[in-house]
Amino acid sequence: MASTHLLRFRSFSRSARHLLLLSTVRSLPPPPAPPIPTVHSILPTKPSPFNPFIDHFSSSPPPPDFTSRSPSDLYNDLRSLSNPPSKRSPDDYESLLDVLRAFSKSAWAADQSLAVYIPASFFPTAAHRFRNFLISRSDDMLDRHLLSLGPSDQAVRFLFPLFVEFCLDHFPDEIAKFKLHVKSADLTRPHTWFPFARAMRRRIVYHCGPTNSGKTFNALQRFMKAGKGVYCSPLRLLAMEVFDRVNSHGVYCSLHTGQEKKDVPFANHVACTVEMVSTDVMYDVAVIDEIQMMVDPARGHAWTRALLGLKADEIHLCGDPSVLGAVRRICRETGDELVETHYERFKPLVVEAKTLMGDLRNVRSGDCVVAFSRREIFEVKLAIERFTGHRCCVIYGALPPETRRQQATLFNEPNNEYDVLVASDAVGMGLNLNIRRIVFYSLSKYNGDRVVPVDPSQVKQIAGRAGRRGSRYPDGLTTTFEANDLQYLISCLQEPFDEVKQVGLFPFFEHIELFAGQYPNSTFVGLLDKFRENCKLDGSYFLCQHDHVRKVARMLEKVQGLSLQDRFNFCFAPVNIRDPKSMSHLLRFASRYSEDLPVNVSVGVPRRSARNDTELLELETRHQVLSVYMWLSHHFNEEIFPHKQQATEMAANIAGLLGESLKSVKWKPMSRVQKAKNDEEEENGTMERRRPAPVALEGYERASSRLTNKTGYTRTRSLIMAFRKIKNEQSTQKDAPVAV
Ligand SMILES: Nc1ncnc2c1ncn2[C@@H]1O[C@H](COP(=O)(O)OP(=O)(O)OP(=O)(O)O)[C@@H](O)[C@H]1O
Ligand SMILES: [Mg+2]
Repeated sequence: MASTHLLRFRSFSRSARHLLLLSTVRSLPPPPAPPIPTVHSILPTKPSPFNPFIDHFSSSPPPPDFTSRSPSDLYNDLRSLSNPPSKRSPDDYESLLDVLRAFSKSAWAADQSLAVYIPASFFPTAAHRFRNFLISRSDDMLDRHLLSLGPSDQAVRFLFPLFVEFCLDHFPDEIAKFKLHVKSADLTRPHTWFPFARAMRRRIVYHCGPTNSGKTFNALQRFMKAGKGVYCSPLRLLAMEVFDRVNSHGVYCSLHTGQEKKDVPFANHVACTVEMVSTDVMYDVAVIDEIQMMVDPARGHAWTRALLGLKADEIHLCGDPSVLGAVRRICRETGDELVETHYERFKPLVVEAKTLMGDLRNVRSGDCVVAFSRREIFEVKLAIERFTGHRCCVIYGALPPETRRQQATLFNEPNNEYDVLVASDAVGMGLNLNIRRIVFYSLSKYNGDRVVPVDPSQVKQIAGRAGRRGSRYPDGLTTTFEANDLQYLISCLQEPFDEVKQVGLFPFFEHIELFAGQYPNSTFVGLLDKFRENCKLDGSYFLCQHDHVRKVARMLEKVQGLSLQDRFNFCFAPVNIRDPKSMSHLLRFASRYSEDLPVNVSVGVPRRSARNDTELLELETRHQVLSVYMWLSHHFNEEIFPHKQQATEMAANIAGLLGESLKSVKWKPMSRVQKAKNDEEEENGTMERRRPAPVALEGYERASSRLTNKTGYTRTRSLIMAFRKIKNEQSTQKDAPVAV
C-alpha cells in the first residue's frame, strides 16, 4: 500500500506488535533518521567542548548499552520500580526535562503514534503523562543514557517504543475508541466496496487521446449496438445531447439526471449524469465519458465510483492520457481486463500567432471568445455587438442547460446573424459546436480564493472545441486576445499531459453512519470534520473537497428533525452556495420536509424577459431554485415534493425567458454579490430608486476604464482597449501559425 509506513517493531511487546502489524498510517512522512543507533555509535570518542551532555559524562563511567533490552522489559522494570529512582541533581533534572520535552514536541513521534491508535489530538496529553512517569521512575542508568543522547532525534527514537508500552498500559480505552473511529473511517481498498462488480471480470476499454479525436464517437457506436447500455456524462447538457443523438439513430434511450427522468418506453439504454448512474443495474456496455475528471477536486469521486462499481461486461472510458496510469492500477486491483486504444486529433490545432492584439474588432465569424467570469462575458458581448457587425450567443455555468443548448443551436445554425460565441469554461467539455477559432480573452481566473493561471489541461480542453470534425470549420484555430498571453497558450498546448497519482474518493452514507456511532452527540458538520481528520486512505486516492456539503450542512443545523441520512442527502442538492436566495429556499424546503409537510415551489415565473442585469440574475436564481426542487423531488419522497411537474414546466419557461433576455442584453453586468447587497438594501428600504436603465455606452466606457471585480483583482483591460489603435504592436508580431 503506497504512502504508508510501518514502524520498526522488532522489540515491542506482543500487544504493541500486533497493533502495529494491523495498522497503517495515513500519509506519514518517512522517518527522518536511520535506525535506532546504539549509544556507542552516538558518543564521540573524545568529549566535545560544545556538548554539555557529553561533558557531563566525560568523567563518569561509560553510559549503559540499552540496545540489547526489549522496550517491554525496560518498561516493566520502570513500572515495577525494579531499581530505585535516580536521585539527580537540579541540572540533570533540567537536562532530562529538555530531552522529554523534545519528545513531546516531536512531530515524528506524534505521527507514528497514529499507528498505535493514539490520535494527534491526544498525543500531547499522553506525552505529558509519559514524561511524569519517566521522571518519577527512571533509574541512574536510564538517566545517564537519556542525558547522553540529549534532546535529539536519537532520544526520540529511543523513547518511542517505551512510550508505546506506556500508552498501551495506561490508555487502553482511548486506544480502543480511536481504533474504532479509524476503522469506521477506513476508506482504503475502495474496490472492495462493490462485491458484485468484483465477482465479474469486466472488460475495460480506454479510449485515450486528445480532444476532437473521436473517443466519444467510437464509444457511443459500441453503446448503441449493445443490448443494454448506459452512458455517463460529466454534464446534464451532454447527457441530453447523447439522449437526442441515440434516439435519432433509432435506439430507444432514456435520460436520467439529478433533475429529470425521461423514461422512453421500451428503452434498454440510458444517458445519465455520472453522479446518477446505478451500480445495481446490470449492463452489457457502459460508457464513462471524460474519465480524467476522476481527479476533479470536488466531483472526482463520482467517476471513481462509476469505474469501480458499474456492473457491466464492457466499460468504455473516454479521456485524455492523464489518468491512464491510475486506471491501469485500478484494473490490477479489481482484476478487470484493460484494453487501451490510442487516438490522435483528426486535424492538428493551429495557434494563430497573430492575436487579437487587445482589439475586439478583430473578432471574426465563427470565433468563440472565452472569458472566465460572467461579468467579462457580458462586457465582451456588449463590446463586440456595439462596435462590430457581429451578434453574440453566450454560454456560462449559471445558465440552465436548456438555455445553453438554445444558445449553442443559435450559434451553430448558419442562417442567422449570431456568428460569434462568448463563453466561459462551461463550453470546454465534450460539446460539438461550429467553432472556427477559440480566442482566450484571458488565461487567468479566480479560483474562489485568488486569481490563478488557468490549468494547462483546461486550456487544452477548451481550445479543443475549435475545428470539430463534421462541423462547418474542420480546421481548428486558437489564439489570445492579448499578445502577452500567447506564449502561455502555446506552452499549455505543447505541455504533455501530467500523469496523476491520486483520484478522488468520498465516503458513502454508510461510512458516515458507521462513523456517527462513535460520536452520538456531534452535529453533522462536526461529524464530517472528524471524518476528514480521522479517515484513512491509501496513497492512490484523495478525499474530495466537501466545502459545498459543509456549507449546506451548517445552514441546515438549525433544522430539527432531519435524520442523518436526510442531512446527508440534502447536502448534495445542486444549490448555488454563493447565492443567498437559493440557499434560503433550500432551508425552507428542508424545514418543511422535516415537518413532514408538502413543500411548495414558491417561485413565480416573470411575464417577460429580463430588461436589466438584476432581472437576468433573478431569472438565473429562480431557475436554480426550481432545479433544486426538481432534484429533491427525485431524491426524496415525491409526496413531500409533489410539484415536480409544475417545477419542470416553470423551469422550461424560465430557460426560455433567459434565452430571450440574452438576445437583447444591452446593460452593464452586475455581480451576484452586488445584487445580493442591492436586494438587502431594497428589503430594508435603504436603496434609492435605482432601476438600472440600459447603460449608454459612452458612460459604460468611462465606468469600465478600470475594472475591479469582487476579488479585488484589478484589470486595466477595458472596452476602451477595443478601440485602441495599436498598429505598432501589430506590426511587430509574427503572423506565422504554430501547429500544436
Ligand atoms: N468515425 C467518425 N465518423 C464521423 N464523424 C466522426 C467520427 N468520429 C468522430 N466524429 C465526429 O467528430 C467530432 C469529434 O468526435 P468526438 O466527440 O468523439 O471527439 P472526442 O475525442 O470525444 O472529443 P472531446 O475530447 O472533445 O470530447 C464529433 O462531432 C463526432 O461526431
Ligand atoms: Mg468526447
